[in-house]
Amino acid sequence: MHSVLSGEAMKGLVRSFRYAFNGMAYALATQRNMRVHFLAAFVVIFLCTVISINVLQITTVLFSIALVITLEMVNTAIEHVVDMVTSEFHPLAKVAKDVAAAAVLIAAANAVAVAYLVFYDKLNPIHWRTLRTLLQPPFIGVVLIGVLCLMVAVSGYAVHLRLRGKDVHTSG
Ligand SMILES: Nc1ncnc2c1ncn2[C@@H]1O[C@H](COP(=O)(O)OP(=O)(O)OP(=O)(O)O)[C@@H](O)[C@H]1O
Repeated sequence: MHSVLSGEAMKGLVRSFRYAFNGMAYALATQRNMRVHFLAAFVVIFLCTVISINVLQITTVLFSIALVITLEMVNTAIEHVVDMVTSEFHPLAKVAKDVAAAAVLIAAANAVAVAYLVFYDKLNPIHWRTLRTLLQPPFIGVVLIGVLCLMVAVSGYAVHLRLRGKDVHTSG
């Protein structure tokens, strides 16, 4: 227990969060599809804060968004590893990239289906959420606004990476 809370362990933890944050911003700065997913996710999470849907529906939406974004990151990582191993045409390189892209496509199709099923009867007419439901337990407002703030922070750092332009291999 003591070693878990030691200064060195804390520094290591902070360092690994920083690397993960860099990875998110890098994927956003370099991958057009990632920017599309991020923008769509931002709009949908914002909708969850203003439209009256229940906690289970919000959980499903957040899970679907996380699945798309994490798979897009894994896809980016696989593309980079393949490109590092070979710049030649190789059938296995094609399989690796195509299968990774297919994983993202399935997650994105699932997210569209989830968004449709959750929102289809809430938009016409719009079922607005009351401020009270955002602020009472389980504090939906805090969770959603926290996620939106994280997304803004990652986007800000991605813009910084693009402006700096160093070590950024854009694609898509
Ligand atoms: N080294 C390779 N050998 C064989 N096929 C490849 C190779 N590199 C890419 N491909 C094929 O070209 C497709 C596009 O690859 P590329 O690396 O350009 O991805 P991308 O268009 O940047 O992907 P994304 O849309 O995710 O950014 C792959 O899905 C694969 O079918």
